[in-house]
Amino acid sequence: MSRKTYGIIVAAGKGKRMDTNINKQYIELKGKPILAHTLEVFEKCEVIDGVIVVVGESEEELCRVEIVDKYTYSKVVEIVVGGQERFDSVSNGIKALPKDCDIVVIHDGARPFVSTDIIKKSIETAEVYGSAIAAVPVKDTIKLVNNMQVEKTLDRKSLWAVQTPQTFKVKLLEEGFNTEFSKEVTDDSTIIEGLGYHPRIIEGSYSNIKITTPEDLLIAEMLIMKRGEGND
Ligand SMILES: Nc1ccn([C@@H]2O[C@H](COP(=O)(O)OP(=O)(O)OP(=O)(O)O)[C@@H](O)[C@H]2O)c(=O)n1
Ligand SMILES: C[C@](O)(CO)[C@H](O)COP(=O)(O)O
Repeated sequence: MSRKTYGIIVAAGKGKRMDTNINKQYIELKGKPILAHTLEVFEKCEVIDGVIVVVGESEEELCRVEIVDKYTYSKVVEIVVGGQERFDSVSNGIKALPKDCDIVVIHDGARPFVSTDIIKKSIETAEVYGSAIAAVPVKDTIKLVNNMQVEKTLDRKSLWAVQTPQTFKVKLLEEGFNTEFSKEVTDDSTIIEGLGYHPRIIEGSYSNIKITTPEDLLIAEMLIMKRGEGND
């Protein structure tokens, strides 16, 4: 059996920080929902064999009709419902992976500006090292703060801001999710770190933003215009 690479796109969050009455994944950028932009990149990426989309409670039909069918994303093999926390949603995505899966690319639905190059690089790296997470060097000075008082200034040279995609050999990912982990984790690689592994970093992109708060939408409008000009 030839081994395959699947994406898990998590889009089951509540979008509380966006503070809109529709799920932020369905807010349109250039007439198309954010989640559709994200799925389009995976659809076009030739090294992705299939995609699992993880959506909010009772949003399966909406996602199927308004996104998957409307834009004919033929790589979507399954739409599943997510859970309370992001790791619950990823876990549901893992359970839906086909048996022939070898490499899993986990990506936030709310990061529509990922490029096919970053996805490919993450897969190539995970094939060698077992894991690959996109990240960018921090641009600001970062301080450790307690009760509004600086404890110390961290050495910026070794600080990276982590993004998705986060890509893993499926066996490693399953081992991580099947082992007890802290419920405070905010990304997938922290779960793998808990097994004693040191996930491999790949260079992400400052454009690969997570659309989280209303001002991110303004940045996204600019990035989508830039993409339209062929400067992606
Ligand atoms: N229980 C959850 C929480 C998050 N996500 C997904 O994980 C990604 C990163 O989360 P974030 O952008 O922070 O989204 P929300 O959790 O929706 O935001 P908020 O914390 O403001 O509610 C998003 O694509 C989101 O839909 C998910 O699938 N299931
Ligand atoms: C996974 C992630 O995108 C890495 O930056 C991020 O941690 C998810 O964000 P959340 O708001 O903590 O769910």
